[in-house]
Amino acid sequence: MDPAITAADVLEACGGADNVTGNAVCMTRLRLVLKDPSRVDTDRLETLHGVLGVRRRGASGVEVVFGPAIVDAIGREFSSRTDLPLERKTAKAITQMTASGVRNVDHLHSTHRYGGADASSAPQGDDGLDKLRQLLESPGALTNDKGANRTTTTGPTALVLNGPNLNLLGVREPDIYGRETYDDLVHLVERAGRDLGFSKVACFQSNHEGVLVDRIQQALGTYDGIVFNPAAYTHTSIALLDALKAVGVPTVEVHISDVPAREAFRQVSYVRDACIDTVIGEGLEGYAHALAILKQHLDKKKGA
Ligand SMILES: O=C1C[C@@](O)(C(=O)O)C[C@@H](O)[C@@H]1O
Repeated sequence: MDPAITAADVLEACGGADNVTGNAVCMTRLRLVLKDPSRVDTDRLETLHGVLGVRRRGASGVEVVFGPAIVDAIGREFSSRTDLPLERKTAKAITQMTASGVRNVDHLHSTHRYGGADASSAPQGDDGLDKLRQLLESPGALTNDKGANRTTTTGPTALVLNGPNLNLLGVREPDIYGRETYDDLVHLVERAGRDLGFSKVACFQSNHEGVLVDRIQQALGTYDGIVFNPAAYTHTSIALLDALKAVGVPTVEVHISDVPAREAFRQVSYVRDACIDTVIGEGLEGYAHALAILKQHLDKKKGA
């Protein structure tokens, strides 16, 4: 993908340079502020090569998700085409924006709010109940093994492991975890894995602690690294900590919500001790960030 061509296409779909008043990048997204948001062609944006997703933010913001491997190059290209400085938003700044409510406004495609101790949440109305029913009735819903997705022939392999209730993403407390589903997460992970140069990324979800222990054990000799959201077991499971320590497969812990801003009982992570890093409060894109950290670690290890 040529960042110059993609940036030009994005700019055109956003109504041209005179419609853009702010240009920033975070770990995975181009964050734009627009004079007239009605001039943004969201359908076109979503089909552009390299674009993983599009979100409206507030009255005048649009975020275009690219993944960590290319977002910076796109931001620089965008900056030179709009004559606007490129701001770089850190994960901390985004967490602060989230905490101060900047995210909690008008979203066109999906309501996508993460974290916050005060977030009230429940599946909304009939639509939420229908989605919940569909998720529970879908085959493999309770042990959602999406199998291995071969991306390229070289490069390391990763297992993306998800714990209890994450199969219900999309209907589960959407004010905290957003409206994207577990399938959306699998697609995001597959794309990020491909962009980052993994040869294989497999997703697996289970509601059962012992099944997760088994998967961690099976990862030894099968996968080069693990991205792990142990969900509620984060705060309780010595068995998962022991399994990670036993196999010694490099693992990045990830949490969708801003766990430090939530209840006291969520402030402990047993698994953290066995992880090389932790990504918190970045929504589903946090998994792409975690894969990027893992890839960097594995590349360094290979070069060492
Ligand atoms: O199930 C989850 C999800 C979570 O791990 C997250 O991704 O934000 C946070 C946990 O406290 C919670 O039990």
